[in-house]
Amino acid sequence: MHPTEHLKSLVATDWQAATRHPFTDQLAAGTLPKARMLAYLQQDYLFIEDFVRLLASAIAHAPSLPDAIPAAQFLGLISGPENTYFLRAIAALGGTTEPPVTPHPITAEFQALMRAAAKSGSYAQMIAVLSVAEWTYLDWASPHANRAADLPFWFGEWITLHSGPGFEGVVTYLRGQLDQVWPSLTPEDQAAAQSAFVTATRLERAFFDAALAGYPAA
Ligand SMILES: Cc1ncc(C[n+]2csc(CCO)c2C)c(N)n1
Repeated sequence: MHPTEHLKSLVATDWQAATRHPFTDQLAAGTLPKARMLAYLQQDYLFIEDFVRLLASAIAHAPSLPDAIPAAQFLGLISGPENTYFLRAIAALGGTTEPPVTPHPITAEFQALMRAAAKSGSYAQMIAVLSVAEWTYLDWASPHANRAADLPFWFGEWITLHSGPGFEGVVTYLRGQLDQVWPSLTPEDQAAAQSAFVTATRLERAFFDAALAGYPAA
């Protein structure tokens, strides 16, 4: 079994809950209340900022240029089409990105995890967090890809951004990076990367739980 398959099997319950979630089911059915989608996107926009910095750290720590190039291309995607999706969708739903919203406690936990991974100096830890963020999104969005075109763009484009061959390639690349470096890690480094993978999956689930509930004050 590939190391990434083993890691996923360790978190099977949270993984299933995060990728077959009532929040994303309602989003894909077009029944999610607009105010819920707006609040989610405003919180997720805070997530994206630290995600971009984490991805930049991974690029800086990649073992070779060929290992770095796909991540650098992906960074361009996030900074371009994905960023403009956020700005257009938040505006269309009647919200703003400035000033930024106050991070919900789960968003803050995710930010702390990403900042810790970025600062850790461990490429495996960085890739572990990035892999969970992308792989869980691929898994929830893919079954809904064929319905995206019929939805308002703030729902439909969120599905198409996270499905299809291009995005599958991103997930394959990230998993490949973790699988490749895994055997050369010390047991301590493996434990730290596993812990980052487990925590990230728990937070993906909790992020959707909070979004579904409309971010009630903790
Ligand atoms: C909490 C949370 N986890 C994962 C993602 C997924 N994600 C983050 S950046 C990016 C890049 C390209 O689409 C993707 C898929 C998210 N948005 N929010």
